[in-house]
Amino acid sequence: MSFLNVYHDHDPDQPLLTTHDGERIAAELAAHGIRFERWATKADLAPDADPEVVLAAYAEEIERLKADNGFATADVIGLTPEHPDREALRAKFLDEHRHSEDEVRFFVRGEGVFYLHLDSRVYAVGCAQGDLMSVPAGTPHWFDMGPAPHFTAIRLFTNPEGWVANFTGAGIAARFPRFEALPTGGGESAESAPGSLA
Ligand SMILES: CSCCC(=O)/C(O)=C/O
Ligand SMILES: [Fe+2]
Ligand code: NI
Repeated sequence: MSFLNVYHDHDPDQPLLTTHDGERIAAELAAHGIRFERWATKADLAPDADPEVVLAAYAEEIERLKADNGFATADVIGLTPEHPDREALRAKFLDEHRHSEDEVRFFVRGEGVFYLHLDSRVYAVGCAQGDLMSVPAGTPHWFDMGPAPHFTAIRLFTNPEGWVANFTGAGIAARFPRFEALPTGGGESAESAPGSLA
């Protein structure tokens, strides 16, 4: 299930906001120039479909994203809980980093959490099947797929080299709740959606 937890970046214990409301998530993120949308997924796609099959199934959507946003390439990242390299792959995205290009990810199946460090706040965005999310170039962020990853995501790149990260060296990611302590991973999910955070 999609969710948003917003924290002060010095207080990882007490979220300022927790919501599962897709429109509220989209609105909070849009205020920072971040795109969050829920798209229809293809029911006839097998969970273990090859990357070429996934790209073919979403060819129309990918072409539209390329045409509208200038992306050059798309690839597919998919992990199952049995993946032999799951720990190394989880670790690859777990430290705060930036990209010099806009990042757009579409979750074909499964779940993962993006953490965006925006000014003095951390936005933990739980993405689920059908969610499309952007991370604008230069935004400090990290991603947690959890200890037993299960997701397939389409990634779009303007850089034909694909995924290039510039790590910030900050230890902030280690202080925030991991995937397994958040709603996607079975953690607490009480709704608290008071007024604007601004
Ligand atoms: C959900 S796609 C895998 C993570 C990724 O590509 C990225 O850039 C994380 O920061
Ligand atoms: Fe990233
Ligand atoms: Ni700070």
